[in-house]
Amino acid sequence: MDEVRSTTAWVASHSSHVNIDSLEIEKVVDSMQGNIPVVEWDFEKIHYFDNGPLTVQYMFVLDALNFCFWPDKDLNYDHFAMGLKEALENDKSALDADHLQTYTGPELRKMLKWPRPLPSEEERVRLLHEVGQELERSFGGEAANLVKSSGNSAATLVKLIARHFPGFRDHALYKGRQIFLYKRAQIFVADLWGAFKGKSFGNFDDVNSITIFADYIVPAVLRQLGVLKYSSALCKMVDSDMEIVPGTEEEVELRACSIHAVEKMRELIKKKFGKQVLSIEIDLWLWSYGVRIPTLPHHRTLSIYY
Ligand SMILES: Nc1nc2c(c(CN[C@H]3C=C[C@H](O)[C@@H]3O)cn2[C@@H]2O[C@H](COP(=O)(O)O)[C@@H](O)[C@H]2O)c(=O)[nH]1
Repeated sequence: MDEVRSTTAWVASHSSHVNIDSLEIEKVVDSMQGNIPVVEWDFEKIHYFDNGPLTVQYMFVLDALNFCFWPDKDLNYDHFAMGLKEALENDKSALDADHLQTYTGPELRKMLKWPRPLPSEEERVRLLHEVGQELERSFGGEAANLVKSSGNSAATLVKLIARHFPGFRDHALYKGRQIFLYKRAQIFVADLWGAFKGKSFGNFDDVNSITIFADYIVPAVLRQLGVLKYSSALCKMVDSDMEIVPGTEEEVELRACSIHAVEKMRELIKKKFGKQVLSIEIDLWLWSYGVRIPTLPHHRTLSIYY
C-alpha cells in the first residue's frame, strides 16, 4: 500500500491536467469539524451475507466484476451485487471455482437477469474464469483461503491478489513511472471489513493502510466539492462524456490525484482534530454521496480495473 501512496503522490506533484486545491480540502474538513459522515456498509441493502466463507466467495467474484458499468446507461453496480446474491440464494454452488471456469457470456447475463450483452462481457467472462482457475489451483477453490493466507494483513492480501490474479493488477505508466492504484483489490479488503464489521474474515490489523478506491464516481465528487480542479480541456472532455483513453495522463491524474487528495484530507483531520480516520470511511461517504446524484458528470474510460 506504500506503493499506492507514494506513486500517486508523485503523480499529484507532476500533474498537468488535475490540481488538488489544499484550501478547499481545509474548508471541507473544517465544515465537518473533522467528522466524516458515517455511512453504513451495504446501506443499499443489496449484498449477500451469511457470516461465512460463501460471503467471501461472493465478495471476491463481485469485485472481480466490479468495473465499468457506465457504457450501458441502465446498468449499475447494484445489478451485479443483487444478481450474484440471488444466484447464490438459489444455488449455493453458483460461484464455486469449477462453475466460475465454465460461465459463458449468455450464462452470466442470465444470472444477472440482464436482457442484452453486458459491457465488456468477454472480459468479464475471462476474469471469472481466471478467478475460478487460480482459486482452484492455489486456494482449494475458496476465496476464504486466500483471505486466511493474508494473516490478517490488508496489505498482504492486496499483494497476494495482485500476485495470483493478473486481472487485479491495476497499474499504469505515467511520465515514465509505474503507478499503483489497485482499486478492485483494495475494495475487496474494504468489502470484507465492512461486511464482517472488522471481525472474522474482515479482521485486518493494518486496515488503515488501505487508500480510497479510484473509480469514476469519487473523482467526480471531489471535483464537485472543489477539491479537484481540472484543466479547461479536461473539463470539456468530462462534461461532454467524451471517452478518455486508458493510460493517458488525464486518466492517471484523475485517479491518482483522487487518492492523494483523500490522503491529504486524512492527514489534516489528524493534525487539526487529532482523529484517525480511515480512507475506507471517507471513500464510502464520498461514493454514497456521488451515486445519489445520477447527473454528476464523471469521466468515461473503458477499463477492466474500475
Ligand atoms: N470508490 C468506490 N467505488 C465503488 C464502490 C462500489 C460499491 N461498494 C460497496 C461497498 C459498500 C457499499 O455499500 C457498496 O455496496 C462500487 N464502486 C465503483 O463505482 C462505480 C459504479 O458506479 P455506478 O455505475 O453508478 O454503479 C464503478 O466504478 C464501481 O466499481 C465503493 O464503495 N467505492
